[in-house]
Amino acid sequence: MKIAVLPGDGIGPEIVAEAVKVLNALELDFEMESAPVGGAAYALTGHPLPEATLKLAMEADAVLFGAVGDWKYDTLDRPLRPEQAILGLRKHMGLFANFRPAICYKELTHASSLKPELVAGLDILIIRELTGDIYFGQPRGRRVATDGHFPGAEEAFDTMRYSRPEIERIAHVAFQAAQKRSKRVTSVDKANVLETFQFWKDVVTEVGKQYPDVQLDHMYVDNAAMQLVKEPKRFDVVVTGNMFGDILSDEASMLTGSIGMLPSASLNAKGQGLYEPSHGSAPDIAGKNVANPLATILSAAMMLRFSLNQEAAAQRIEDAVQAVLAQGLRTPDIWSEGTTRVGTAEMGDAVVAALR
Ligand SMILES: NC(=O)c1ccc[n+]([C@@H]2O[C@H](COP(=O)([O-])OP(=O)(O)OC[C@H]3O[C@@H](n4cnc5c(N)ncnc54)[C@H](O)[C@@H]3O)[C@@H](O)[C@H]2O)c1
Ligand SMILES: CC(C)[C@H](C(=O)O)[C@@H](O)C(=O)O
Ligand SMILES: [Mg+2]
Repeated sequence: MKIAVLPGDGIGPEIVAEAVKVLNALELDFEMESAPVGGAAYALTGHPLPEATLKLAMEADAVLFGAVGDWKYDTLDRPLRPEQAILGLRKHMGLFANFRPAICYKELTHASSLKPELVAGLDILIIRELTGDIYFGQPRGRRVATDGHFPGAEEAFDTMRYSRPEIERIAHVAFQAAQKRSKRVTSVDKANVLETFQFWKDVVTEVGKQYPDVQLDHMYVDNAAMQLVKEPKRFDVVVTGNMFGDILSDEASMLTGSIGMLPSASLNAKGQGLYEPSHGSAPDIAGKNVANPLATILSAAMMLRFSLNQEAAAQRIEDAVQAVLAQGLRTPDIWSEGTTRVGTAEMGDAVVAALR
């Protein structure tokens, strides 16, 4: 079994180092090979997703990814920006199904910005479509407007689009995930305004008829954003498009205590997967040994479960994370009165020490 390890930028190398530490401590039989990606790869090779990195990722059994992006690259032409690396990997590998579980560990009930009783026991699964929508729709660009409110003015445009098969396959993923949970799916859309999302709603409804054991409801994205902070435990599986899923998953992360707690798995139709924290490269805290590595460590656990057929090892990691939280260890993002503040590396060491 081969794992491609792509640390990336900002806190990426720090948090991935801790996940690799934990994986090595499991003493399982897999090989890990690293490659540059994002701004780090641009600095080395002139491209954020070099051919060799893409090849390594495509040929590996799984990809462990840190994060990409750095403010200093924000003025580059778009194809050269670090973020193109993760978008390119998702597109080339066909990673259409993104799982972002928002689970509030009982020890972190007080770390959330919401009242403890609202988040205690929270376990939501956000399923975000990852290779379509306005992120990838063509055409896009800049031009001089020929119509609209200001003909003759400079304008920019993107294209929101979804095809029937794209919606069908992510809907099946969501219904099947719900069958293994509380059997409820909330499909989030903007059908009241957007044609793309009326179509989304229609197709999800049709697919839902094949899953009579799963209760389906629909919610507009603005209401969903509100309900997530009003009554988050009403949700079980949330399925939505690429852009709404990006936004709602960051919102949901705060229900768990911190964005540093939210792992993710991105899967394709062949069962290949890329595993990364849901957060970004956090340039504001990079290199300071303060980033929370738990989202990345929990992503490694998802990798063991979904791509490497190592359920027991995945469970060992999740139990170890629970144990370090129970010991009161906290990186600054989840620290609260009465707990012990630790750094990135110390948190990784503690997870290794807690492995049973
Ligand atoms: N998949 C990815 O690689 C990915 C995802 C999101 C953003 N980005 C990129 O990351 C860069 C920064 O973006 P941003 O600031 O909007 O989002 P971000 O997620 O990097 O950071 C947002 C805030 O959360 C904090 N944070 C994030 N991860 C943390 C962790 N593990 N522990 C503690 N605190 C953490 C940061 O310090 C920051 O205050 C941008 O270049 C963006 O494009 C990349
Ligand atoms: C970096 C960016 C392209 C990415 C996205 O928007 O998908 C990030 O925000 C994420 O959530 O993984
Ligand atoms: Mg995001």
